[in-house]
Amino acid sequence: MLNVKHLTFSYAKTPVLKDLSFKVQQGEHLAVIGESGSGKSTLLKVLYGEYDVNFGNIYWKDTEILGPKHNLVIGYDFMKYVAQEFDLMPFTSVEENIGKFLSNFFPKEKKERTAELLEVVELTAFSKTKVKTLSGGQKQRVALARALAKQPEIILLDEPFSHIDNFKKQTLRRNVFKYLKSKNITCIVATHDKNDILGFADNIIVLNNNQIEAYDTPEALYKTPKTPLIASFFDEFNVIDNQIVYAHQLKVVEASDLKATIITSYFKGNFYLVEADLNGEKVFFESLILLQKNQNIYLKIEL
Ligand SMILES: Nc1ncnc2c1ncn2[C@@H]1O[C@H](COP(=O)(O)OP(=O)(O)OP(=O)(O)O)[C@@H](O)[C@H]1O
Repeated sequence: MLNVKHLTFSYAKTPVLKDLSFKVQQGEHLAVIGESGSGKSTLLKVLYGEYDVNFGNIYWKDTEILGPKHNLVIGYDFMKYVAQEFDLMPFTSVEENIGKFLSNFFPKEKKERTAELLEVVELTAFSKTKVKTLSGGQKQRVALARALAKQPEIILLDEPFSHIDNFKKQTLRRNVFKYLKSKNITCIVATHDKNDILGFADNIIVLNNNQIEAYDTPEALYKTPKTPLIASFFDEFNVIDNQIVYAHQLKVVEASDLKATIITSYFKGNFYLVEADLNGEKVFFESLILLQKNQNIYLKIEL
């Protein structure tokens, strides 16, 4: 278990992380979300031991994670960290990069392990390709595979699929998260993408104003978002009568007290996201049919 107690950290005078406490169980998938600059990457780096904390402690089981003041070499064998900027060996092949930390004394095992990981990140066809000739997304996949090579107990992933195109993203995400669960590897993922979370994460930490604004399951946070910040992470939403109402919870009905005028519609695949004027305020709702500009409609909240 990872146990973070009263963690406070600052680069300069003002803290970026203020008094954070949380636990992550073995095999758990924890997502960290928050606006840009809220400290997600910083938290992962501090958990990895890249910086010394100002106050508080971090334990993985019985080992205290300590920063550079205490360790000549940053990091621990049981923990891997995949940063947003990946530090690969450009002039060597994909398979050599993945196998870099695997022992040459066991060539058969090394080969099998590398082949298994190439499959997880769907790069088998590129095993002999030099990393410098790969795209950003392919490099990100090599970095992921390399972090998994020595089977860490805990892995910290910073925006792990940010460079990967939409065609590959869905399957790759499923492969990687399924693999981590099957090996009981704890993972902490900093992300901007709700698709990295829904269906995968066990718990979410929301960082805001240097603190943990919320900690709960994805389902609880999605269904009852306590703040607009949390709702905005998941979907388009409105605040009507001080209540957070997702766009899909606002329905067009024959008659109601909520009379609105259509401003514009955005095609979203299996529905239109409609922007309308409700008593001088903009509201968003979903419609299966295309509604005309300036058309008057009535809306009802259905939570
Ligand atoms: N090396 C550094 N030195 C000084 N300040 C830093 C450093 N790295 C980050 N910061 C500051 O710390 C704060 C948190 O940054 P961090 O990168 O952790 O946020 P983030 O939530 O990961 O953002 P993003 O979603 O944009 O990646 C920001 O105000 C940033 O400017």
